[in-house]
Amino acid sequence: MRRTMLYLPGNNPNMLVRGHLFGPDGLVLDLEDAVSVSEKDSARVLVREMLRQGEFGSCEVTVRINGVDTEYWRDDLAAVVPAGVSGIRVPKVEGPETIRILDEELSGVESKAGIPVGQTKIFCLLETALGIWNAYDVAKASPRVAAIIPGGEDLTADLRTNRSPEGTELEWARRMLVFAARAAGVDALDTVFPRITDDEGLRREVGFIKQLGYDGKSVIHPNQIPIIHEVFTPTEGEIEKAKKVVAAAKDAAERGLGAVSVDGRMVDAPVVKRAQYTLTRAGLSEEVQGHGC
Ligand SMILES: CC(=O)SCCNC(=O)CCNC(=O)[C@H](O)C(C)(C)COP(=O)(O)OP(=O)(O)OC[C@H]1O[C@@H](n2cnc3c(N)ncnc32)[C@H](O)[C@@H]1OP(=O)(O)O
Ligand SMILES: O=C([O-])CC(=O)C(=O)O
Ligand SMILES: [Mg+2]
Repeated sequence: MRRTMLYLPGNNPNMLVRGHLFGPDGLVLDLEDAVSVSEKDSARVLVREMLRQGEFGSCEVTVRINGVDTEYWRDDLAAVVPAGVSGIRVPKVEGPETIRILDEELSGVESKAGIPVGQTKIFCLLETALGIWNAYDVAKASPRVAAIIPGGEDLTADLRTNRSPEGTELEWARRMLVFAARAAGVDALDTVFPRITDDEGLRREVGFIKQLGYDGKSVIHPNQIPIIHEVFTPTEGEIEKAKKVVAAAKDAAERGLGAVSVDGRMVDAPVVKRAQYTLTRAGLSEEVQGHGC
């Protein structure tokens, strides 16, 4: 699951060491915008050493490198990939060509380090109007692409607006991105929520992006993690309903029926698919398999 991916500034040893203790699903050790130009080199060394020696629990560990239009990105890759990462988060991706360049560079670094070529995943941040426009092509540019992510802070700057509490300015980009992700078969992960003390605002935003179909969200502060997990975790009622649907579908299949009714609602293949997804989200994938679906 990728419900929460917590950013850890690459120049902050305290946060790098403690980040996983807050229980996010993933970590993003950041070498880009959380690190000033004067600290790019020292942060890269610190992040490399953390990857070599640090403890990250069960988190999926990724590193946000500097953009491919900077002088840093090749050094970033050369330092962090051999040290051990699940994936690379790439900022400000605007088209498939960037992913192809990155793919090639990654293959070189992996093969030199004795890592299976193709193992390192790519998480693409789309943070300009052009990047959002090209979302599907970016997501399809390499089998390494695991997710596409809107970068709301940079995107609103590019759109010449700002982030409102309602998120009106990001609505189209968020919808576009989730369609592109689903069409390409990759995850859709949402941008950060910048107001770190506004718990109700965060809860509203997470409810909205979950309803759009997102798999999770980028996180900047540990306090945001339990709220996001809570919204993404199915309630007892939802789980019971999903179990009933899956059981009814199994029974219907055995009796050679397509659609049946459960508690006054038609149940057919798409309803079963959604119920299975709810059970997977609840960590009950065995129930899904157990019912032979
Ligand atoms: C637009 C973008 O690109 S976003 C991605 C790049 N930005 C980042 O990575 C920023 C990540 N977040 C942060 O640096 C911080 O949360 C800030 C600067 C926003 C706020 O930091 P603070 O004012 O220190 O917050 P606060 O005082 O509430 O922190 C409480 C504790 O949580 C820790 N903490 C806060 N954020 C994080 C984090 N992202 N990861 C791990 N620990 C954190 C603090 O170190 C502090 O620990 P302490 O009690 O041992 O001192
Ligand atoms: O949402 C993110 O991942 C952070 C970011 O870079 C942005 O918003 O510009
Ligand atoms: Mg950004």
